[in-house]
Amino acid sequence: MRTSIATVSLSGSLTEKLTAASRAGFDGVEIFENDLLAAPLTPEEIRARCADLGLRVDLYQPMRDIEAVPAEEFARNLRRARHKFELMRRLGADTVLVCSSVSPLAADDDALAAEHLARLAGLAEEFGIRVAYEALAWGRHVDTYDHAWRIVEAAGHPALGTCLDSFHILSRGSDPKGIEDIPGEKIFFLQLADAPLPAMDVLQWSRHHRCFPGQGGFDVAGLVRHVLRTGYTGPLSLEVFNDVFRQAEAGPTAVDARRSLLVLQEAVGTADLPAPVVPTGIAFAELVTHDTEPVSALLGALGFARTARHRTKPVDLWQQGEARVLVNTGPAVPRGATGLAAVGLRSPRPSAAARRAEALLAPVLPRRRAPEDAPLDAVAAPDGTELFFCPEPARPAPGEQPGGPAEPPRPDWRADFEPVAHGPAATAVRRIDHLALTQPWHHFDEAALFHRGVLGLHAQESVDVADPYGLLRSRAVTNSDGSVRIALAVGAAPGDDTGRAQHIALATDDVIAAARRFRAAGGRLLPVPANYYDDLAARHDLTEEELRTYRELGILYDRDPHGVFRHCYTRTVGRVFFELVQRDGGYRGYGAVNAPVRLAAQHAVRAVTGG
Ligand SMILES: O=C(O)c1ccc(O)c(O)c1
Ligand SMILES: [Mg+2]
Repeated sequence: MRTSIATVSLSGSLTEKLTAASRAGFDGVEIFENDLLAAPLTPEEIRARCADLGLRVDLYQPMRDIEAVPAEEFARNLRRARHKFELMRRLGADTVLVCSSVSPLAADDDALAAEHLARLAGLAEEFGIRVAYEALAWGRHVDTYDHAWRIVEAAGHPALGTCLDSFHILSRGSDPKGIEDIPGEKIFFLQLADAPLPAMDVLQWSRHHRCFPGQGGFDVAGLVRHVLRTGYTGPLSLEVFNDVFRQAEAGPTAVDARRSLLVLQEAVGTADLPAPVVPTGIAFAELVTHDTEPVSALLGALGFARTARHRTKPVDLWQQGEARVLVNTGPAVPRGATGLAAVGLRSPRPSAAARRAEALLAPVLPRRRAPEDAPLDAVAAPDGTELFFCPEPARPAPGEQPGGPAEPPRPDWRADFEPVAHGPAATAVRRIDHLALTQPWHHFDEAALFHRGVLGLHAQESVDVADPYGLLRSRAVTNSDGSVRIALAVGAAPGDDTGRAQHIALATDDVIAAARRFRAAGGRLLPVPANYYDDLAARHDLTEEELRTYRELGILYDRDPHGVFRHCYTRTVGRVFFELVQRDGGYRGYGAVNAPVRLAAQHAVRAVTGG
């Protein structure tokens, strides 16, 4: 199906918006009147620009407060419409959107509305233009799609049809099944947007919080299935009013938008993408740093041993149990900028995983970072983190891996590393429990959609966590057995520093022993205020002994219906810190209740040490 995007969904000048839509592979655009009014280009120049970019002008919009108004007002509206139709002819647009009236002058009179819309359509027809009537969720008298359709049907004019907008339909809680009663050729346009639940005032909700399908809580794919059953052949067009997208760079937003539509089209069966290959574990996490000493000291105190060095590059492999951390001192990172740059994901079919990522517009990275390296498929996540698909011997994971051809065996990435003499690693840490990756503030929804759509991970509900100087949002994406857990986080605003920290959480069977071991080896744990433990004593039935131990080590505690979670934190180096976590009895969360205390403690340490 053809795809389209409303210029209101992207930031920048009209030219920037058109360029971004074209580069991301859209077939057409809805041009918003304000974008045209503000553009220095003539309508003919805009038309030519669209043609050069391979974009059709699918819709011009909006016209407002047209129907069911007093006669003299309607006469003025027709004069205004004639102007717009002339403009549309110059622009090469053949469909205009008319929103249901919000004017206090409008009468609650369907017959009058139908008569006015038929007369408008009659005028439009002279210009070869079609009128698509859309019910705004806050329309004065017409606020549901079925009401708008009844009026269009009553008007009975061939140049008049309806425009369906998933936001207005789903925000009102209307049943989209009724869409199937509309003949497909009378659906002149389809606008798609998702939005977070729960509802707020519907106008504010629509104008500021729409998002691309798959990023909110609506069943947009379900709605599209109903529309497709009508025989609708027009484009799937994204119309997303969103404060963040208005500020973010248009290029990446347009790519995010296209990816959202591709995932939606796959769900409704109109796009054929390579099936997801869900990762089965975390092979490694890679830090880049120039502060080798503090990083080595931290890893050493945590019980990791430096077991191997890359044959040709300044990259060390540190290992303990199944937890592997690469420390890369190669790239030109500024001092103090220690960060998590790459993640190795174990994949039963790495090439297929990379093909899906590529089909979903993820930048594919060169397979070899150097000629002598083992070839590894890798793509970049929206935040720039490099994701490597590391081959693993195929093992059946029922229900998770859609069957696909086995791929020829590949050398293990570890073959690039030469063992070095080392003492024994500790046995406290078993594996990486989760990674917390902070996203640039305007890419949070995109990141969740990326991990879900590209990697086939499940996205959990997002949680808001209070920080002393802002708010942190966090959303976990996981595979079904929890062997891959990534917590995506974002600060509330651009430049929010707490939102920039990243961490590696290490799974242990005994967090108390692991914390003691770390301290005995010279490591410093994040101190937690006494008030926290007074509160913990009040909330949970813990022994004095337990509480004393937690207090001494800075161990935080949580419980869910499945089990118990105990965790503590190291100090931060650059942007990165480590967490030691013990999950008992199938606890599923990440200790979000404790995050405000942890964030405050990190602020306090930073205020004292400056780092
Ligand atoms: O918020 C609005 O006014 C508005 C305008 C045009 C649309 O297509 C729409 O869905 C909303
Ligand atoms: Mg709309």
